[in-house]
Amino acid sequence: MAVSQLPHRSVLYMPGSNARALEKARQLDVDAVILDLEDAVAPDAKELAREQVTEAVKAGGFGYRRVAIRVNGADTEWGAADLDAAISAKPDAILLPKVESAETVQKLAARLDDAPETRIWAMMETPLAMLKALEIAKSSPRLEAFVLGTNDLLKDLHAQFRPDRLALMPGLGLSLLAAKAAGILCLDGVYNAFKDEEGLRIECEQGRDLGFDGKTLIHPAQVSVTHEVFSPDAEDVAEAEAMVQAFEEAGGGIAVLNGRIVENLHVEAAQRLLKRAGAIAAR
Ligand SMILES: CC(C)(COP(=O)(O)OP(=O)(O)OC[C@H]1O[C@@H](n2cnc3c(N)ncnc32)[C@H](O)[C@@H]1OP(=O)(O)O)[C@@H](O)C(=O)NCCC(=O)NCCSC(=O)C[C@H](O)C(=O)O
Ligand SMILES: [Mg+2]
Repeated sequence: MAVSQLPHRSVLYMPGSNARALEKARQLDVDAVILDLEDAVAPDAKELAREQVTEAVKAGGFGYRRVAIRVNGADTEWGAADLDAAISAKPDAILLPKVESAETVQKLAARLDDAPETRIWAMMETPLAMLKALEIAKSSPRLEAFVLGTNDLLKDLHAQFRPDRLALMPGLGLSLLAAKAAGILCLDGVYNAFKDEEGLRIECEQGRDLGFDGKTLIHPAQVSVTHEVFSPDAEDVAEAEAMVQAFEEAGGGIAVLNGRIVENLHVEAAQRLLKRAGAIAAR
């Protein structure tokens, strides 16, 4: 099953218990939404959230936005009913929390025969998950994305948040390497201080430069900065076009553009950027 070519720059969590937020999901300028049944929902609201989310996904109307449902873990009292409800709703993706083995993904994949379009996303948020990242990334053709859970990872590492995300780097790196090796998407974790635009920008830029495909968000106010950072700008597009052209004019050998060599690998990256810019424009 091919990974979606649609942009995944902004992926906004919404508490499934918040009817107002679910309604807004159909209007906000986001690439994807995660309708959450797990950590954003209090225990006494779990059933309400499950009902509201299932109903919302079945009703549709999300337009170009991709829709994922995050279920509670199989080891919780809500996990089994969440999964039944999510499978019946047929969202674009079901997001499994705290995945630590290929088997967890494969078990869900085996239940998706009646939902051929539904993909699996895996939360990568524990030390063990990081150490098993490649096994998980290659677990199933249904797996489309890793979603980093940096809050849980920091908690399990007994580490402190720092703006440079030092403690998270080994885990981010392992997840990215595995995702790229398996050809799946890799979405960065959330930035908790949702009123701190500058801090968010710095973290988005770091994530983009590391190779993430986009960022998960917790508040609509985080969307525009994220789009700015994760969208190629006009200068990037012009440079990529010039590289492709210089390479073609050089007859497929090594070209030189603005004092720098351009080889086929640079052209491949330039073509990927142009494709991404095209997908964003088409959205
Ligand atoms: C953080 C919030 C609790 C703040 O909510 P609130 O105080 O209501 O914010 P505002 O008053 O500024 O809201 C303005 C309007 O925007 C809507 N809104 C707010 N947040 C969302 C949202 N996430 N999606 C859609 N719409 C949203 C409000 O309804 C207002 O609308 P209007 O009435 O029209 O003015 C809140 O933002 C929130 O709950 N955010 C989500 C938190 C969450 O999902 N957490 C769990 C995911 S993070 C995680 O678990 C990652 C991972 O597992 C890990 O381990 O790291
Ligand atoms: Mg988490």
